[in-house]
Amino acid sequence: MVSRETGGPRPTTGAALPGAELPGAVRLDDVIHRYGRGDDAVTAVGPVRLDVEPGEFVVLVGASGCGKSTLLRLLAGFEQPTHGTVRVSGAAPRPGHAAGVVFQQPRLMPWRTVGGNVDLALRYAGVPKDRWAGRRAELLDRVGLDGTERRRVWEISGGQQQRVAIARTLAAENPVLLLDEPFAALDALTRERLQEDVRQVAARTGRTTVFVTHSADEAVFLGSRVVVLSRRPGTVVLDLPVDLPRDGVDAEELRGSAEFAELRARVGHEVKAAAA
Ligand SMILES: Nc1ncnc2c1ncn2[C@@H]1O[C@H](COP(=O)(O)OP(=O)(O)OP(=O)(O)O)[C@@H](O)[C@H]1O
Repeated sequence: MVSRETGGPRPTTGAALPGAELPGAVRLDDVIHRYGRGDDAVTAVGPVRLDVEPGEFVVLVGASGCGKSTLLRLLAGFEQPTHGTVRVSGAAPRPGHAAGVVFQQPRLMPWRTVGGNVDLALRYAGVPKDRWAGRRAELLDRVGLDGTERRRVWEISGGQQQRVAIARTLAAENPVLLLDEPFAALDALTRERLQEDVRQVAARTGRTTVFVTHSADEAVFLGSRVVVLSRRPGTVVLDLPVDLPRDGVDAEELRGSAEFAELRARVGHEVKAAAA
């Protein structure tokens, strides 16, 4: 048996994990987020307490509307918490600085080439122009798109467009990557390929990754830790380390293993129970 399982939320002692100020550390401390005011107010999440260590790959999974995207938006600095504190690399997150974000839709500049989209991100990241060509080639290679830089965005598939979005996000060398259901609009085969690629990119770059999904299968395949949220307002009902053997094991073998099936069933069950 290879899964190391504790189950349940992690202890909420109020003390930060050692290293919570390090680059790539993520911390949500008693966070509650409400949209609107008065009678129209909607409490989307909370209270949530979550510590993520640098380099961890955490997947937030839960039913529709439980507040997954809200948590990601708080981490990106797009929203300020109604209550509690959010820290990314030890500071309150600033949009565009704290983390790279990949959304469900690639949101590329359609009139630019693949390379042109990556260049734009390099420019925003402050990379000197004489280094763009080298960096662009490196980034496109990393997401499996070498040789496509002159192609127009509309000439490539949805899966390839999402790869460009990931390359663009990697251009900014911040240590945290946030992905909000990035493969939801893709076919099953493309999704599985991209899952494997994202897992490898995260492992190779050592970035802290927080990934949002509805899918227990995707969560267990990707995460070194799976966090299941209750229905709205989302709170942590399960915080599960996923310790599947990955080195030298190909994706198909991993998905076919009894350990994978067991964890997927456990997470699927928890998600359903939490949504009820
Ligand atoms: N800008 C907003 N104003 C008011 N309510 C909002 C806003 N954004 C989200 N909500 C509400 O907050 C709750 C949580 O939304 P959120 O998008 O975070 O959930 P989610 O788990 O990501 O959902 P899904 O999986 O369907 O994308 C929902 O009830 C949603 O309707």
